[in-house]
Amino acid sequence: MTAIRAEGLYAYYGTTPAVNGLDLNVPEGATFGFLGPNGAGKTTTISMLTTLLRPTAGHAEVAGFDVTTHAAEVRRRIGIVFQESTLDLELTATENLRFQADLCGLGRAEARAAVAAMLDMMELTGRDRTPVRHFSTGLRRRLEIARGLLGSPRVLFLDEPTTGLDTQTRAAVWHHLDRLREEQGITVFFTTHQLEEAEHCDRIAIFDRGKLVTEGSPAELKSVIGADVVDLRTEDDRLAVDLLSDRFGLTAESTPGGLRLRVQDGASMVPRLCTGLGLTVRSVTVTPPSLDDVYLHHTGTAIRDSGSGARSLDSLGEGLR
Ligand SMILES: Nc1ncnc2c1ncn2[C@@H]1O[C@H](COP(=O)(O)OP(=O)(O)OP(=O)(O)O)[C@@H](O)[C@H]1O
Repeated sequence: MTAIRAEGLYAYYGTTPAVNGLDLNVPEGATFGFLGPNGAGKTTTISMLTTLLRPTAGHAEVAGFDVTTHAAEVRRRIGIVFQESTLDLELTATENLRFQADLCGLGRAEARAAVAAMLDMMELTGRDRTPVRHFSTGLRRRLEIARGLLGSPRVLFLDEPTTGLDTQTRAAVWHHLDRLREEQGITVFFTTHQLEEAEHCDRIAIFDRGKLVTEGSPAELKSVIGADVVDLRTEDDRLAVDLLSDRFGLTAESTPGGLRLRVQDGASMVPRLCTGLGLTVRSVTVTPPSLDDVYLHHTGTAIRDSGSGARSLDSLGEGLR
């Protein structure tokens, strides 16, 4: 069954489309990464799918219900972890969760059991009576995820769940999210601009400037690129560019460390290059395609370069594109 389905979804802020005709299918039980630079429209998409923002046009269903005409049914079946913390810092972890349990309409006994289960699952039991203001950023994130799970959602939405976390804490959050999927089979839909996180996904969509650029499993997306990256340094890289073109029909680009080219089968091509170029090869490495390459292939920019830069372009307006 499909957990999330969108057809021709649009969101306009004024005359500018933040989401520009999105079609999406997320299978039930999948961990789905919605990947894109700052300002791509990821938060806007989550806002529509979680019924917080009415689509300007198009249609979306979550857990089998239309987000516009059956918003209450959708809300009963989803959990949300927002990008910015929405915890009450003066309340304890338990009190924050109890408050959410009330909002979910759980009865007293049910709420107590659900809160205890969530604290246990996110390994927060020993800190349940601590005011949240004493929590580290990582603990707060875990508590937010616990809160998102309180109503036993079928679909959990997380907007950049690990932004601002150090590597160790990020790994801990992912450990819990991976466990969630395995133990409860819920659908996890999260946005990120970190490619490393996409490796946790069953499926990834790359989203840029309001449009879906590509979608598939990490392996499928890499196989579409289908080429190994060869980094090469020779005694004369300028001459090597011409020789690669003349003798092998290959286009090489200059990099700070030498030359980079893409070939179908790096392992068999490299020995031919080394003997056929007629130049001394100082170093050569072959790297299979990465999600960075996938992103670069589809958007023309490296995702690491497109973070704050994309935001500043966006702030200049669509007319400049
Ligand atoms: N309330 C708003 N009013 C006007 N424009 C907005 C509003 N919210 C977002 N935008 C614009 O819509 C575009 C998409 O923003 P959105 O926050 O959805 O992107 P994002 O991919 O989630 O970015 P980030 O990674 O920075 O959170 C951006 O150009 C942003 O400036």
